[in-house]
Amino acid sequence: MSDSIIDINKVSVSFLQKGNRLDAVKDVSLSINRGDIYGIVGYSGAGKSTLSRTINLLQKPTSGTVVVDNKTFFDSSKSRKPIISAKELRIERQKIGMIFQHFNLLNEQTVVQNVEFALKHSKLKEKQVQQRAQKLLGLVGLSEYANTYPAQLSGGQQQRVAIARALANDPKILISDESTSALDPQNTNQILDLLKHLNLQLGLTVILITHEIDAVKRIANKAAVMDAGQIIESGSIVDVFVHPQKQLTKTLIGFNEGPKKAISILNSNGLKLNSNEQYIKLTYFGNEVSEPVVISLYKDLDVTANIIYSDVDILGDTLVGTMFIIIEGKSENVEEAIDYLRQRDISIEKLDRSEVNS
Ligand SMILES: Nc1ncnc2c1ncn2[C@@H]1O[C@H](COP(=O)(O)OP(=O)(O)OP(=O)(O)O)[C@@H](O)[C@H]1O
Repeated sequence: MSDSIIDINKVSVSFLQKGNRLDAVKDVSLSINRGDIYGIVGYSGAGKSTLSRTINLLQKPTSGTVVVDNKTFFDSSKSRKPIISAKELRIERQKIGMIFQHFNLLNEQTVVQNVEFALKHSKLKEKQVQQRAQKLLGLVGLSEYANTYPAQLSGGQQQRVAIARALANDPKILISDESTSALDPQNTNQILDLLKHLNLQLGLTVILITHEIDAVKRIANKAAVMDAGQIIESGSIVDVFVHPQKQLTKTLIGFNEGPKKAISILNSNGLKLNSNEQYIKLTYFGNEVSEPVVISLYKDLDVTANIIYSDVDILGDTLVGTMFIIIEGKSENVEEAIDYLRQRDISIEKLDRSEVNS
């Protein structure tokens, strides 16, 4: 059995819009491992929702293959229809829960009835359905709201009901399509933390479709960036957020905000760089605080180091620090200082003097 739970290979989806062909998803290949929280990010219209809907064949691909939990759902080289029967697909779809920006709750039904509704076609007896619904409400922290109505709950609480309902049939995968986009920051974080908790507690694989970068940073371990129907970049969140390759990714994650702040601090202080000064960006990981390392540059290496701007980001469980500094000294000492930093697993990027002096 492979480690991956979702294998999408060369999937394309085309629509006809007013007589014109629109390629919403273009030749996308994506592999998601069991237990991943996989963020799929991109601007509106990039194709994120369409791609996610191919996973349970709510959207049939125009071409490509879709394999979920080692079962081939779709393979355009064999048929233009799903490979598995309609009955099998219905069963397999229960392994894939979905939540959306809109909670889609039944407003005339109580919270617990909303969850029970998802178990209507299960083989459980009435008593078991009630017990399961109560258990699910406990899992999402809503036990005491079982007999209230959706309208009496906050947006965050309503999304919890939707999550409990999505988990009713014990899915292995949960697709969250912009599930926090309508929520305030506090409720957003609570829902994200709940998804992370469910991921850890149940081993649930979560696909987090969002345009909210902070959501991905908070809980995902991997991310893919979509643009115009294609995945332009993917990898661990550290890869994508610390070493973005594509300009769109850099814009999306605000990668150039740090350098811009550093330059504006330098400019507002009227600082120019001399030839004996090197402007560098340090990136360090983990809880190691890089300030003592910078201090040792003074003590041991006969250079001075001025910290212009520093920032700390948390990517999942990884702390990532960035620091913009100017090292001043004889050129051989500056180079020695840079080597010294590199040996300490600090990533170093020499920045162009002209950026400051322009
Ligand atoms: N059923 C459909 N028929 C025709 N065009 C569609 C259909 N579904 C999506 N599209 C088009 O496909 C493109 C991608 O849409 P999609 O919803 O997948 O993007 P998205 O990245 O999820 O953006 P958003 O967050 O705005 O939904 C858009 O241009 C959209 O108009």
